Amino acid sequence: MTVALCALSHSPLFGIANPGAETLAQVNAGLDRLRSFVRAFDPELTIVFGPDHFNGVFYDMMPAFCIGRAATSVGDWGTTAGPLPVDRQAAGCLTEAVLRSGVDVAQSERLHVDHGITQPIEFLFGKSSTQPLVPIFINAVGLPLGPMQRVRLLGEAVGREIARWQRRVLLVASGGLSHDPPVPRLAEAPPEVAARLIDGRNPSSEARAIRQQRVIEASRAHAAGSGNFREVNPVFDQKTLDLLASGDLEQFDAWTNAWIEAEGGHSGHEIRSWVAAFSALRAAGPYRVTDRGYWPVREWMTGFAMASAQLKAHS
Ligand SMILES: O=C(O)/C=C/c1cccc(O)c1O
Ligand SMILES: [Fe+2]
Repeated sequence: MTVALCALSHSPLFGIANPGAETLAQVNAGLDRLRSFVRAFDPELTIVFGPDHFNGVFYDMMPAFCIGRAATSVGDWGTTAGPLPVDRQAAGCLTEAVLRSGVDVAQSERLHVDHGITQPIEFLFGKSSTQPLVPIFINAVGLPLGPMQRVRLLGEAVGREIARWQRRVLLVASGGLSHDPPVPRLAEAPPEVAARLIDGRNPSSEARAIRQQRVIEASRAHAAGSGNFREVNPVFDQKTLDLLASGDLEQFDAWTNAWIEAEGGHSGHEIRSWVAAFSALRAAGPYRVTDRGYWPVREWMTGFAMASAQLKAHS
């Protein structure tokens, strides 16, 4: 067994909104380093922990966590649409292991995933990769959410299982750190938006384009200093990255959802993907963070971070 980890933020505004030449060059250099790290590790399987944004998973059946035994990309924001190369057998073993551990993970035979899962795959492996995957949906926008401890326990169960395998497994975490983009919330949604949050699968291309245009306009307003969106919070983001690097992941158990939202914005809950992936790595052995980058990017409406980590035993 050997396990490694890459964690990175996603933003659909990447490639659409310009964060300035210097930031873009630094982020691209960071992504190049992550790709080199992945090439050197040469994974036989990649497990991606990521959220959805009411493009693939809806309130008609909103699980806290769901492992895909088969998955399809909805193709939002220019990502490649269609079936993903899921390792069905590995996904099934992981579901059983997580359930045995006492965490009630759901399993899907057709998990619909959006840029929350597909953007990091495309960043790391290219647009039509055949890299065997297991996608693990971590609910971060469909309130209410359970306590952070459950996220850590989910990750630990995954990590204990893969530590038994004779395979090189790459763990990928996908999520912004602090951010508050215009992802709708059921409690405040007018009826037509609420209907879409409950069962909005397969929108027309026009409906998807209208929704995406709203996000682009919001990002323009935010970058120009208008609009009513929360600022990125670099203090929260560095605290998150420091704690992940320390390995003292139990500390996240005390982070309440109300506090995360107050400090990290409504989409700050996407740090759940990072906590799950780092918990999985730690369950496979003590680790060290080998690379780390962070940029608060208003144009992408997120604190954009990336990190790689490996087991100390394999350093
Ligand atoms: O509108 C969406 O589907 C999501 C937008 C978004 C914007 C910025 C950062 C993120 O993590 C997002 O998901
Ligand atoms: Fe997101």
